[in-house]
Amino acid sequence: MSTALFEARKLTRRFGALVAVSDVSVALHEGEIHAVIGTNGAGKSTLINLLSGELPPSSGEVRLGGQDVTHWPQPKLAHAGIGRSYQRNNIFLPLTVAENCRLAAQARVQRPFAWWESAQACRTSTARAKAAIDRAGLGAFAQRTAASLSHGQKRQLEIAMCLATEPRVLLLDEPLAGMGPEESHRMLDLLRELKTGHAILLVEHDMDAVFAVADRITVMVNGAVIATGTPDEVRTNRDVQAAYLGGH
Ligand SMILES: Nc1ncnc2c1ncn2[C@@H]1O[C@H](COP(=O)(O)OP(=O)(O)OP(=O)(O)O)[C@@H](O)[C@H]1O
Repeated sequence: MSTALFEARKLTRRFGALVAVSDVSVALHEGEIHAVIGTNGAGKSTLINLLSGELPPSSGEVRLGGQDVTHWPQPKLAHAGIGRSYQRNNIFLPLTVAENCRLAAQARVQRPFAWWESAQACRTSTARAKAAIDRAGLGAFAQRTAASLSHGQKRQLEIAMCLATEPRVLLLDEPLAGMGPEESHRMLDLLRELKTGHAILLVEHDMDAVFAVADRITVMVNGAVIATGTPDEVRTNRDVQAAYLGGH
């Protein structure tokens, strides 16, 4: 297998006496969707927060392209190509799809909201925003306000905003949450399409979706990894069946 693009090595995060993430190692490869599953409170969101630089680990290492980036702050990691989406909506409802994506792109090329800084930077942001909108399948909605989008389209917009920063790694926190079957289907197609050129970490509760789309799956229980493997390996793993899947 190729060298990992982005890696957690023995990451641990404590909140007081609670060990939310315990000695977790995960390797993400370009062209792959690596899902992280686990029951509520297993530590999945904390793991994403550690990987995106929003939380410092108590111990362990994060590596990007072989470089130790463990203590880099979130903006520096974003600039280096780590993109993430959130469980909560992170979009500006009164702005259009294009404006939301341009703001996200500007966060990468210049200071956000500094519209006056440079015409060239503005053109670059606009081009990146347009490419991201098209890739996320929202081309027909670019001039619509975010408020007028359906729930599923808002989740697509969050992905587009992430893509507008031109990341190499996508950390996606429950992109299917609240979606109906048709919207989920469209999102899964989008995720499959986004594998090209990206390494994707997917935290998702919808097991059918995870097993349909993931190349590798890591299973967490109480902060620790109990199994990692292909969907077939994980499905037939006795520890996973006992602890989590209930014979899925
Ligand atoms: N900022 C914090 N301070 C204290 N405890 C926290 C904090 N963030 C998370 N925790 C605790 O860490 C544990 C892991 O939480 P986390 O949100 O990472 O789990 P999760 O697997 O993402 O859960 P869910 O599937 O419900 O989103 C939980 O017991 C949670 O209460």
